Amino acid sequence: MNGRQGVQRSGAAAVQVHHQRQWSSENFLESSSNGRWLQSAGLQHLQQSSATGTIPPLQDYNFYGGGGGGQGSRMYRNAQRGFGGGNEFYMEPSTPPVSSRPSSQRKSGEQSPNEFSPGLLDLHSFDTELLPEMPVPGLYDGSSLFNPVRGRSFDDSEPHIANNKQTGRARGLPENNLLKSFAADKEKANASSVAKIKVVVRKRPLNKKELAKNEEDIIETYSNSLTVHETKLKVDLTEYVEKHEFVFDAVLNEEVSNDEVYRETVEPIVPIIFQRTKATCFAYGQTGSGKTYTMKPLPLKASRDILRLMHHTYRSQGFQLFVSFFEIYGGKLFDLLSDRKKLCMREDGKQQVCIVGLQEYKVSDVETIKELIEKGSSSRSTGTTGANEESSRSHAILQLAIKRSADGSESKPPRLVGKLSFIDLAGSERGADTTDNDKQTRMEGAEINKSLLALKECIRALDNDQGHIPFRGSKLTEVLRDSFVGNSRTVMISCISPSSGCCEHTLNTLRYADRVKSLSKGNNPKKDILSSTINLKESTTAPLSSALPTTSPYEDDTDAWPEQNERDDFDASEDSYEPEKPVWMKSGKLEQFNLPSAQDQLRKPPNGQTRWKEQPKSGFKNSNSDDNLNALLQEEEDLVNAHRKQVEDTMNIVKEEMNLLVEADQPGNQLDDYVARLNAILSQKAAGIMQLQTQLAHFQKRLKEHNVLVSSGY
Ligand SMILES: Nc1ncnc2c1ncn2[C@@H]1O[C@H](COP(=O)(O)OP(=O)(O)OP(=O)(O)O)[C@@H](O)[C@H]1O
Repeated sequence: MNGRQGVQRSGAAAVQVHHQRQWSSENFLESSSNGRWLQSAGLQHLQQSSATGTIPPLQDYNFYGGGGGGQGSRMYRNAQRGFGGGNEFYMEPSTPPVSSRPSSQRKSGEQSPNEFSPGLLDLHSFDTELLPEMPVPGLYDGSSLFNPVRGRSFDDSEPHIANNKQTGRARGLPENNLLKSFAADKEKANASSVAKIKVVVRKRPLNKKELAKNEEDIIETYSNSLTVHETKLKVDLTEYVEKHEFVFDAVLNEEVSNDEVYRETVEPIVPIIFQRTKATCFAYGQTGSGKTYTMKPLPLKASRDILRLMHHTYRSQGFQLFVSFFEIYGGKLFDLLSDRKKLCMREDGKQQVCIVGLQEYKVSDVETIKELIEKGSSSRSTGTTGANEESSRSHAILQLAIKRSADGSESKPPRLVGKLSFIDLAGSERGADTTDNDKQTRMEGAEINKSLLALKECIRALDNDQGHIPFRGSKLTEVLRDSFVGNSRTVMISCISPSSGCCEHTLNTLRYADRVKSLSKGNNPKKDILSSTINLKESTTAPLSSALPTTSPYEDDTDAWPEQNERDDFDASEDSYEPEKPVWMKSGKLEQFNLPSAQDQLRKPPNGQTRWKEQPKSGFKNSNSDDNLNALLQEEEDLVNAHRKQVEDTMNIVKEEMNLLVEADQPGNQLDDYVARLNAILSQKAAGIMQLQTQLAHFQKRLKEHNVLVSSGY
């Protein structure tokens, strides 16, 4: 979408919201109890009641159905799980969890529960600080790497898609980047060849439910780009297709296996974990888009490679591998390897985040890791939502930490050398799931929404070179802090559904991914300016029949990863995690592209009510600030929608409860309980609405900085 469209869309949203507020004012039910909570929430204007209390028809905000939800999807998912689709190692007969086996059955290298690393009971015992640099002889043992003792490939049972019309981009990859990486530089892992931020998109195949509904595959993929064909209706109700093009570091189509996903995403960063690097791989996307399917196999594959390096290349050098697994659920942390024990997050004097009480398991074989992952995954919070039968309701974080004592011996306590974190985020649209009717699910949705918004805010702050990065905005961003600052690497896998029914969510995911991608622009300005131009290129339209993808030509992987030009030497003083400026900010290379700012394109409208950008006079124009403004407007629109949903939810609850009250209002019945319950629910909703209003006010302030006025209703 181009800048102008973005602004106009937001404008429409703002107008709609204004209308919604009027409606709310006119229809909210009046009672002494709701008056109190409305006042406490600063929503006195909603107190005016209608005589009837009739709720007008609500707009269907979740029009697209969330993809993959419902009965058909459930059957498909169960069928998939039945033959091991995507959950490879879950299909094997599992040995009892480590902790439940007697010590005699444990393998060497495993610790008994009381031998486990104590976690962070003592803040200072937790080694978030990297071990100062010390020589690690690069004992490259070519023979061991080229004849690796490969464990069973857990991807063996992965279903392959019959349709062979496209060949996945990753198919052209060498057998093992790990080998390549070491072959290229036998002295040490080649950290500088790995991009600081890599954004990969993975498209899943159409599922049975989507096929049954004759939904079309609207995503056309090429080597590192894709086109979304969005069907729209003109005013005369004729259909046309709007194309949205995006370019990323890699685009993996529905034929790409989990093995290939691993080779494209995580494998290149494994060796640099031994070079005092913290790396994070996270999956982002709507419910049912394949995040868990994609993320589940990665830690095991990575630990297999890490152990191989430890046992061969870095043999006898005292490296140890630790595994921890926890989830962020409802803003709280739970240890998935320790009976969901509640954990606390603390910041030490150096602003390093410590997770107090997190159990870390020292591991030395793949089987044990597999059991731990299995154990942790089974403890995850999942449940049913309107959009997905088996939805992950939490952000799950699995960490592989490599440690070593200062002198390389096992006598001294080991300290952190590097860390690889895998984050399976909850569905990105959870906050918009209008069919979630129980309180618990709604609260989960609000929390997830908050953390994903906070993540966006952090990414934007980094992007804008802001001094303050709002990591504290959510537990998720506090945990992810490591990913974006210092000597870090980040791989984002954006999972998308190909279905026409998920178009809106897919576009949201791709826009989000595009924002993250812009963080890596400094690596190759030429390429990325081109990319963002393509991404924001004015959408083209064509008749529906001519625009839907047929077969996609396979293109060779000619696009190398962006060149890394940051320093790769580690500064020992850099352990306080002061946000490091992304590389392109330092280089200033982008400055040569003198593009018009958003302000240049704004003008004051005659009525002064709402100001929107004027369309560029000729040709396509693009700028970073234009891009920022659009993102900001998009964000505001998201918030406005979330706010509107909260108000609607509240109205529905009030309506339901009032009906109950009317039914219960019989002689002899005690109504106090009903009133108390209603009050409790309404107070909670009011708090949520207030929070959204605060966020919205913040966005409006920022929008005003861009000289954009928002509609007076908000
Ligand atoms: N690339 C793929 N190939 C085959 N099946 C897939 C693929 N991606 C996802 N699936 C299937 O689609 C279904 C939904 O995937 P998954 O559970 O990973 O979604 P999710 O994004 O994690 O959802 P949620 O956010 O609700 O947890 C599963 O049955 C999974 O097996």
